[in-house]
Amino acid sequence: KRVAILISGGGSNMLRLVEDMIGDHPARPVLVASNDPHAAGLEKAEARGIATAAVDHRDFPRDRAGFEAALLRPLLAAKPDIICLAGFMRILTPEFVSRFSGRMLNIHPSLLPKYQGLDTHARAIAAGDAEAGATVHEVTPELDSGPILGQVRVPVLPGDTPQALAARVLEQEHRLYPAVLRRFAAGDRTPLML
Ligand SMILES: N[C@@H]1O[C@H](COP(=O)(O)O)[C@@H](O)[C@H]1O
Repeated sequence: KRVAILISGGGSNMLRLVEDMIGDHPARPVLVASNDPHAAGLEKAEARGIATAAVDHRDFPRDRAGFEAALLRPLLAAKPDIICLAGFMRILTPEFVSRFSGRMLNIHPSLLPKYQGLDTHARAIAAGDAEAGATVHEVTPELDSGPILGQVRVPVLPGDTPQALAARVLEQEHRLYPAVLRRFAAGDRTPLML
């Protein structure tokens, strides 16, 4: 299977996916693309010999369709079977999402359906939750709402700051996303609970 990965920033999840797609893994990375030409993750992908592309969303002010049409060019040229959103911070239109229906995944730093959207760790702490975590789900037109493919839980510790909790969750994201992608690429969509 051919996998394209969309990122916006450092790309630590992207790296874990790429590093896992070796040997008997049923998939291979064919493209890493970003909405920010300065995303540090692009250089990391290039250093591993993976094709990259950047389409700056700032070149398309108030023009989502224009941005997505530009992003589709390198994406379709790479002929991906699966698309992984990994720290990709642009909301995609229903038209774009439905084009890749059933084969686009996202990782979200909360135990969905709790805390869709942003600031998930601060919200979990403010609510006094004992647990937090991350979710890999299929992407559907409704934000952070598609079928869950995997989840991992971490404790919320006394005195936790959102940054400390985010770091603890990110470490587990790096285990969860590769494990889920390996199953998904092999045709297994049963949820994985780590
Ligand atoms: N969507 C969220 O953005 C962060 C990105 O991290 P990275 O993969 O770019 O390091 C991760 O916590 C991910 O869940």
